[in-house]
Amino acid sequence: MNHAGWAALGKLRQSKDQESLKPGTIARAWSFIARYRTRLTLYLIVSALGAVLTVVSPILAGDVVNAIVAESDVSVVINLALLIAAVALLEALLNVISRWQSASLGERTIFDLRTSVFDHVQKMPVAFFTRARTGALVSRLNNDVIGAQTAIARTLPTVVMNIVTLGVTLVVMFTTSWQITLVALLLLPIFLFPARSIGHRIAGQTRERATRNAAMGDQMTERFSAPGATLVKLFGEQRHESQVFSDRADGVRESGVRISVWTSVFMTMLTLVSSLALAAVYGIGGYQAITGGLNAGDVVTMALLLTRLYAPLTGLATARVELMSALVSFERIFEVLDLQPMIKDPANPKTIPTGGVRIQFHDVDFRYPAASEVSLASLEEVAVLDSRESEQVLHDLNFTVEPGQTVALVGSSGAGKSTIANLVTRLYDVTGGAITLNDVDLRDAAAQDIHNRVGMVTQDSHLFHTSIRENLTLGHREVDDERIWQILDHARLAEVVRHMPDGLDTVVGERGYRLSGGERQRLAIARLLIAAPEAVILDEATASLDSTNEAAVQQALDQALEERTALVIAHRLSTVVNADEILVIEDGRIYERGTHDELLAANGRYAELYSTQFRQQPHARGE
Ligand SMILES: Nc1ncnc2c1ncn2[C@@H]1O[C@H](COP(=O)(O)OP(=O)(O)OP(=O)(O)O)[C@@H](O)[C@H]1O
Repeated sequence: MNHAGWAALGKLRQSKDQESLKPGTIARAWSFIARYRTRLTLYLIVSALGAVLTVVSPILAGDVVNAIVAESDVSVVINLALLIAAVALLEALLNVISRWQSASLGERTIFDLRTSVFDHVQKMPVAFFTRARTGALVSRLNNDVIGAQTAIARTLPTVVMNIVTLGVTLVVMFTTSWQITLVALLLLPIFLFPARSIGHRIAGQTRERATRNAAMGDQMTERFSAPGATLVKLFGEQRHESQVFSDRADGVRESGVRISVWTSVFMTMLTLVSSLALAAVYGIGGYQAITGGLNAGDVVTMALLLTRLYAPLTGLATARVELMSALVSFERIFEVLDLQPMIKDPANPKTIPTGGVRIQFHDVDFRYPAASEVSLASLEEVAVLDSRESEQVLHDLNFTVEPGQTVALVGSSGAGKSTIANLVTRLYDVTGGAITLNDVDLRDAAAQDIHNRVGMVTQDSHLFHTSIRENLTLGHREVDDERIWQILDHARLAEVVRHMPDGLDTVVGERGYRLSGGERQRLAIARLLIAAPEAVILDEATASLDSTNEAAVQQALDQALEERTALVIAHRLSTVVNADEILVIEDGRIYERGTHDELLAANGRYAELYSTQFRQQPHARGE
């Protein structure tokens, strides 16, 4: 029996709880399978034929014995032997066809489910990704999809095959000798009852082992990463870490032994019950044969059929539970597919008028969505999602960034600056008021249109673990190398990339080529220059750079902001000094507004921020 079989046996007791599937799950799961109706029908027919064939060879074997006993012609025995060989060949052929069909059915369903979940999750708002655990989401795409595949590729056909095998075998056995068949069936509970409890134990140990294995894996991934290993070394934790690891490994060892022992007890029991039943066949059958109620061939047929009786019986005993757990997988996938994306394109989007972009905030209020609005409890690994509304983060914001202007946002940490930036690119929707681009409400425009017109450079300048070229041409794959080099030149990066081992093909990102902070920032700016949007939202990096890097980043930024509408979360002195307007944000409100000189003269919050945050920076004007 395979792993799923054990788990199913173990779960027989819990099956009641699992029956609380959401209504409609079965019909919906069926809709995924029904699209391959023809293939499925072919598969079931082939499986059923294969099942019928399993009783043919025992019958033929009985005929051989009868022919020998009756001292028939040699040709009869030879013909029967040839027939047995032909049946074996046919069985093998059907087996291959049925495996092929089941694999392709299962893989197709996996493909359909995977791609639909992936596409759907991509449509989710950023709020969803800030909440859901990546591990839980990936597991939906992997484990649950495979669970659902099991239902289609294995459980469903096995049920059909087992029913046919069992039916045909029992009919042949009953007609051959009902007394022997009855005894064989009566022996079954001796096996089945302890098998349940053993299955339960094995499933428990298997789960235990999986948990401990996962814990070992987590510990290794975390502790063997550069920051993790450094922490362990710095705090002299090696011995403690080794102890924790060896405790977990010991648990795995113990479960391993238990699983082996219980498995062998189960197998021994199965063999024992079969042998006892076989003894009954020989005893009762032999007695009947001698007293004339049965012939020798029938005894052989019965003995051979008996070996094919128990497997489908145990298979059917566990099938319902296996099917239930597969349906639970379907249900978990549907749960993700049913999550409605909060931010959707309108049915008839308005086009943002071409030309320079004017960004306007009209009485904008905002609060982050509650967990229950954007997420699933099971993806956050909590029982119930928090449905409390979060506090209002932005209050009554009114400002305009005219085409080509730069507006700088400054303020204390947590004031709401990044939130404002996220709203302009419609990563979230405002909860009050409106944001317009050239007088078109963001909610009336298509996402693609917004992203073509407004670019964003985030502080962390995230890079995918792929080549420089692919990182640079995100969303604009058509850009050729000549243009890329030109842009790299503007972003003061051409020299750096030229010296990389594979030039534009050098793999960067998480574990790739190491880039300095300044190079990363310039790469993010170059990415924006390639996209060439008319408006830019820029979250300036706070990390200070050495003066060479700083100058290069500044030059790249000058290029990026030139003639563009820019809303900048400013951390650089030069940005605030040159901004057309500075908005001082505190507690989600515009606290002060004006140019650098006006605000300094007012000697308010900005003047305070200036003396604490900006003044120490190089190139400060001589105030
Ligand atoms: N995803 C989120 N869900 C709920 N609340 C959030 C979320 N992101 C930010 N907040 C809250 O919104 C408020 C404004 O945060 P925001 O990141 O916009 O501030 P900020 O001015 O950009 O700060 P910093 O300069 O430190 O980056 C904070 O109180 C923060 O806790």
